[in-house]
Amino acid sequence: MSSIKSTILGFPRMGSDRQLKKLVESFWAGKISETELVEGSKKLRAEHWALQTSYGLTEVPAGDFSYYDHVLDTAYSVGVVPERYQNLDKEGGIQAYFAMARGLQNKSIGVDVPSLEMKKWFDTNYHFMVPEISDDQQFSLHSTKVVDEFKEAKELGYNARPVVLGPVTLLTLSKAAKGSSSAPLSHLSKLIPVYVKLLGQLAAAGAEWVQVDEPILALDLDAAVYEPAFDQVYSEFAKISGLKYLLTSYFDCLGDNLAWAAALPVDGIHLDLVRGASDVDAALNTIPADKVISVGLINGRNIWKANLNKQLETLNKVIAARASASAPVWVSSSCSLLHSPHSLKPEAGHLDEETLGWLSFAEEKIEEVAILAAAAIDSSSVEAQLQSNAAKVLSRQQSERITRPAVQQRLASLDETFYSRQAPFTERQQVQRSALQLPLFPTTTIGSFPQTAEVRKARAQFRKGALSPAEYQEFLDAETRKCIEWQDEIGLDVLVHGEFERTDMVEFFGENLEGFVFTKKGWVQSYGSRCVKPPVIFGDVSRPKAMTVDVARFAQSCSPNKPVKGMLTGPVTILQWSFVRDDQPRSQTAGQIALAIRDEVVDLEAAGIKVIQVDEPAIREGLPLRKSDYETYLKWSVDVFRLATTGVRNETQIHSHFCYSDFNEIFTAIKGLDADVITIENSKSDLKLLGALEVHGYAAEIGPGLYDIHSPRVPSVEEMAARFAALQKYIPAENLWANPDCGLKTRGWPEVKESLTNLVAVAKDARKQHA
Ligand code: MET
Ligand SMILES: [Zn+2]
Repeated sequence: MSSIKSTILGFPRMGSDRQLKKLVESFWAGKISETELVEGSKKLRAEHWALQTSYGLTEVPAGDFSYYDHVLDTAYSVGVVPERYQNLDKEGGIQAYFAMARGLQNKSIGVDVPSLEMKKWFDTNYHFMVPEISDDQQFSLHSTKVVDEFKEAKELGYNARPVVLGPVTLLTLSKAAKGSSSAPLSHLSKLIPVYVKLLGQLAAAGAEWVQVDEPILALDLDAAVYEPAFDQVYSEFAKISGLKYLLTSYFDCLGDNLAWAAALPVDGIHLDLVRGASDVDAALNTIPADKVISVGLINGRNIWKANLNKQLETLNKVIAARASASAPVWVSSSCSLLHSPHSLKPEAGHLDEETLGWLSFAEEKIEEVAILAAAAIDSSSVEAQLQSNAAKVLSRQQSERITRPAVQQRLASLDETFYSRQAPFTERQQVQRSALQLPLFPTTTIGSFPQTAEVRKARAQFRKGALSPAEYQEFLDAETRKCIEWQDEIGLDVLVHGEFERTDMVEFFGENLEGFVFTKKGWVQSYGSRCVKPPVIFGDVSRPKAMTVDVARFAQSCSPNKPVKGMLTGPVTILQWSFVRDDQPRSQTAGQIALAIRDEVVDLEAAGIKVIQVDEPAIREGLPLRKSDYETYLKWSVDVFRLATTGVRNETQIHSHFCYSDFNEIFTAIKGLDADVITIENSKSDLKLLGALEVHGYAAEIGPGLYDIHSPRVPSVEEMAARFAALQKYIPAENLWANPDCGLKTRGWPEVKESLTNLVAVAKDARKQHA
């Protein structure tokens, strides 16, 4: 039994106080040198290894650090550097790496290259850079980052386990470069020798175990393609003498892939037993006795304290089943702790004691892994810790702050009338037309207007107490009025208040609802140096009072002749961008949020608001990894949207907005939302949306974005007109709206003014042509 080992798959890179963010951003701004960046990062890695061993983990990962993104690191290491970045560096610099990450515009050296595309990492809110593979792709060992970090750990006295992203996952997540058509995976045979070279260097440097992450094993895979691909890779790897491989997968079960994955020539297999708990029996039956089983029992993706006694039962079950196995059992996190905030320590004094007791961030999760491992060897050695854990878990189960019977009963009592509008869309469209009197091709925006330095400054002053609530309100009112008057002046048809009172579309609602808490430093990496601080939904959600009615009423009063949209965030997006409670199904939490939003929608209508937008940008991101789970998810996510939006009269127009993704896969669900108007991100992927419209059709009103708001570039009338003309081939004129892709809060006023003026011109020209 003494052979039980304890480890985690990876640690958050940012540092306890987001030091990495500060380092890289200072480096980009030219404020620190590359040496300072390198040294600062080295210090962080040392701190993180020390932290892990201080709690007694027997093994630590190395190479889990990244300046920007681990997929980019791996692509860069094996020479997947598209030509446009290739001449940016002399020997080994990091200019090309950062150019791939975030683009590079430097007039003095005549360089202007955009970044690689960014995509969500499985169903997390972490984004990776998508590698581009060309038809004539060559691979070469371009950086030895992981070897260097392994050696660095060794010098500090750690026999670390290097982590690499596996070649099959790397190619599966890649895309064909522009102008190339071969499937990235078809280049696998050329890629393997480069990995072999890298692994050879790790072996030479003294590495014993290498962790090869192949999270695509949690997806539906075509075994006819993937089994031979994996077999080819790992048979080659097995030939390198001196190295052992831990093959990891996470975020869902291995399911059907387990049968062949278990037989691969690797030395250990990691299982995510939090999300893939269903694998356990099959895994115990199929994983050969000479392979290590690494059991991921501590959730790397949520912030709740683990129920250690329960996890210990699973662990003991695995250990018992492996009693005669020659290979040991390892205890680990379910996935990398990359998706957890760093440590709970800064929350002491910020969160109340009770809530603190329910939570566990990366540092505390390390301790949980260590306690489990110790308990498996001799539970009396950690009796006090297990008892304290059980008490906290019980306190959460029994807290009166969590369960609100009235909320639960209300949700349970709803009948089907709560899920549909009074009349079908075509009838509603008629009454809305006479109520709203909008021109053909109505113009609108998605909601937010520039969050200028002035707006941020006023908010900071208000938070510090330097501005009184009344003064701050006066400031917001003035901004809103200016914004509305300007929209009216340039000829937009459906106006918005500008969202100046919100830093974030989820935080604003979380702060106004019961059942949420906010951490002080609960940052998690979203992409590159960007971190988000998701709210924590700990209990039943309810709305103590109206949240947006005053703002909406004021905004409408600034525009006597044109409708101003009420602006809300939808239940799925609020859920998706928060840390969600794990003691009831996500669908139920979403239902509670939906009821709160529903009450708000009804109150907005009663206050005279005729158009109400409920944004659901994250609906695609919540889609499960396995197709067999799609239907259930899509059913409840559509239901909760309908619950939130169907409490109004036929003449009230419900809008929704979608961005951040390719929506084709869920287009049928989007139709099922039964919104009157949807605005949808489109300008970066014209053809995709048009393809979906062609296949599925869309009968309600729709505004595909006419320009990308992520860049300060001003779109010309001509280019938007061309796009608008193309859209008219697929969408009946009377259903088509003109709008940007998304909200404008990250933009500056000068480009917003020009862009929207052009957009209005496009709609006006189109009306003339249509007449
Ligand atoms: C990420 S979607 C953003 C929608 C929101 N109403 C805004 O305009 O900012
Ligand atoms: Zn958006």
